[in-house]
Amino acid sequence: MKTIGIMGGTFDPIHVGHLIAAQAALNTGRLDEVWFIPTYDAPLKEQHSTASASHRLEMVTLAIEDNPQFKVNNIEQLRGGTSYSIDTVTALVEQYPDYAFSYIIGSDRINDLVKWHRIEQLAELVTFIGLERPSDQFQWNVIPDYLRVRISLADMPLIGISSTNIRQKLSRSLSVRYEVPDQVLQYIRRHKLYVAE
Ligand SMILES: Nc1ncnc2c1ncn2[C@@H]1O[C@H](COP(=O)(O)OP(=O)(O)OP(=O)(O)O)[C@@H](O)[C@H]1O
Ligand SMILES: O=C(O)c1ccc[n+]([C@@H]2O[C@H](COP(=O)([O-])O)[C@@H](O)[C@H]2O)c1
Repeated sequence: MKTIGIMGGTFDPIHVGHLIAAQAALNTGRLDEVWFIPTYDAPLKEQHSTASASHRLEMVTLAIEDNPQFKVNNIEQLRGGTSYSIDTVTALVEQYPDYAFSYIIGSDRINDLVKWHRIEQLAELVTFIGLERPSDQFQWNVIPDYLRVRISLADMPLIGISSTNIRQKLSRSLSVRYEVPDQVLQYIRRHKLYVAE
């Protein structure tokens, strides 16, 4: 039985915070692999992504290609529509009946987990590995018991990097070197992503 950590995200663009979070989840010793699953259209995000689904998928692929424990899975982009995690997990459980799945998730998303589509059903199918972000302390008071018992925390250094901040810097022609992997930065430049109109 393999245990897979699902790292779902918009990845607009992928940055080192995502990679450090995925490695921290692996370092718990409870996962064999992390599967990065870029959304087609993320629920609960106020805005649609800036870069297209195919650019975001390509950037994730480039970012993880040198790590044999990191894989990319494009199930949500193939499905299209709103990327509800319950649909993704249900399909993965059906496709890989011998695997166990955990969902890797930052504290901003942990705090709104209760609003996720069919969350009670999702929490029966996966456990959650939570990572703290400096912008969002865990709000345990808003997390109901049935979810709290399904969440374990992984240790990672607090990384105050977000895709939003990276997009803002790029639109102001500031450097995001070291915040995104070099190969992703080259891809962003080659395709003129996130530049001001
Ligand atoms: N710096 C970080 N530390 C820990 N977890 C993170 C970090 N950045 C993102 N995550 C987590 O990775 C997952 C995917 O995040 P996402 O692709 O939305 O990135 P983001 O930086 O939050 O993007 P945006 O700024 O556009 O909202 C979420 O569970 C999120 O909480
Ligand atoms: O299923 C839901 O209702 C749901 C609500 C919010 C977020 N998610 C998933 O959580 C992951 C991170 O979301 P985001 O918006 O931070 O990129 C991504 O895979 C989303 O599809 C899922």
